[in-house]
Amino acid sequence: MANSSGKGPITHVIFDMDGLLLDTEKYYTEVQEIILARYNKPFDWSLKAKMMGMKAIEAARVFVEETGISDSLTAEDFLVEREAMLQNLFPNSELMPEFIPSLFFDQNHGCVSSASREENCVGASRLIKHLHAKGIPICLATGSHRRHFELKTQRHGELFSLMHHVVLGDDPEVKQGKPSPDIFLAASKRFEGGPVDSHKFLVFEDAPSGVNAAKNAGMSVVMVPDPRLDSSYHATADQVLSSLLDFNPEDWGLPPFEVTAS
Ligand SMILES: O=P(O)(O)OC[C@H](O)CO
Ligand SMILES: [Mg+2]
Repeated sequence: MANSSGKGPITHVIFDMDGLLLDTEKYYTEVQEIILARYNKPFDWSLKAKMMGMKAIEAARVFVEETGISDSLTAEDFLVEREAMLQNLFPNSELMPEFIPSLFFDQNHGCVSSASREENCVGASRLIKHLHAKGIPICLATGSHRRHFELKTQRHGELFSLMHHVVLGDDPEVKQGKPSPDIFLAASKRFEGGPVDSHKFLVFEDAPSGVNAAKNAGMSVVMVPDPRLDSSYHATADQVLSSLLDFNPEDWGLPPFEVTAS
């Protein structure tokens, strides 16, 4: 039975990773700005919106073609150049902060507040731990390939170990990256008991390509977009939140958070 808002019933949850659980999109932005500066071109959010969430080679083709540099730099060479820089950055990956970046910038586009990083990054861990504790099957579906996944999650093993399974961008069953539904359909087949109907899934995504992939798979999707993303990309999502802290499981027929005494 659907809940009062008409959404659900949801029995399974799929999480995106980059830009949703981990604050890693800033690393892609940083290295792409460096590469484009060589051609005296800026890297802006209209291009970022088209690339984020995609498999590496698919995003690379968008990058060299949209910027008009494909005669000078092939998608393959772009990836080689980008890789060297990303390898140094990914081991620093942290959980997403809850503060809105546009309001709390520091010079590296990070967040500034008096609270510690750990105090600011509870949205993802609270939700994952809650769903796991309540026995809701959860998994990860990320366009990242295995080598990057390992680097990004090496400091977050305990949290990611709560996922029933992980589907990566270089998984053989993921023929095409987001916005193709491949990755979410592959994820839906790997829970205990075999394939689960798409309409029972709730997907959490930050990227337009990921939101479209979830809808193309027939799933419900909550979008938690970066505030710099044009709001025209919000329309496809079933729900748009500024932070995972704002998610109310009961909106989707999922078990409520425990009320803690203050
Ligand atoms: O957002 P994800 O986790 O699917 O990752 C996709 C790329 O690796 C980064 O945009
Ligand atoms: Mg993402």
